[in-house]
Amino acid sequence: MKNKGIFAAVLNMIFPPRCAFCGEVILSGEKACGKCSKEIKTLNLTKRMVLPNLGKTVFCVSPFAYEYKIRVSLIQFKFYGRRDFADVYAETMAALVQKQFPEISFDFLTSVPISPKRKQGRGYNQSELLAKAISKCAFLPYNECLIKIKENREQHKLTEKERRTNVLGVYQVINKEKIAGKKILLIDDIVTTGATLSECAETLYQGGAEFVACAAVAQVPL
Ligand SMILES: O=P(O)(O)OC[C@H]1O[C@@H](O)[C@H](O)[C@@H]1O
Repeated sequence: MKNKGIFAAVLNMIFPPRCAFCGEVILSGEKACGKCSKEIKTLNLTKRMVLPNLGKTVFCVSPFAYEYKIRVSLIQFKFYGRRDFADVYAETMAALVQKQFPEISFDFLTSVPISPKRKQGRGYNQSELLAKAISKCAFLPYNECLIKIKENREQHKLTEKERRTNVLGVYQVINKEKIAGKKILLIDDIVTTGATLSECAETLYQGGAEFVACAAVAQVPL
């Protein structure tokens, strides 16, 4: 136990905790530096999506716009191994979900899946990390419900029109019994056109979910 504490202190000296938004050294336990905490305002962005086949409306809430420091931070989180940033975003997201969906008692959270090949390359699914971090803050269970059954192109490299067709039919429910009649909170890192979340939400509804709402760290202003 004592050794564990010493090890943590040494590690802290070699790799001091840094602000997730600007890289400044911060105190252990802090999530962002004073400057970024003041500068980065929590927004209340809502994206309304209409599911192409079912015609149902699904909402996605996000505390940030995908710009400036948030964009830099999310790139680090998604492509450069900063798995720890999930905890930085989670609290704010959990609070926003509670504020925006106060009447919904979600049964569990799930996340947008990535393909096994992409997960192997990156080492993790950033949306799964986020959902698991939010699950701890919101005291809600996490369930893996969807898998990706096709290796499609990366959404962020496509035009708005291409994004819509790129995701069609790429997701599948793992176990319909698990989601039947459930109220599910679906998590992703970024929402741009909403094509990814719409396709996942529609797959969940078609698999028997009763209600689906979404949350993403940031929305790309289109
Ligand atoms: O499908 P839209 O909303 O256009 O794009 C957002 C998706 O594109 C990916 O890079 C993000 O990780 C997210 O899954």
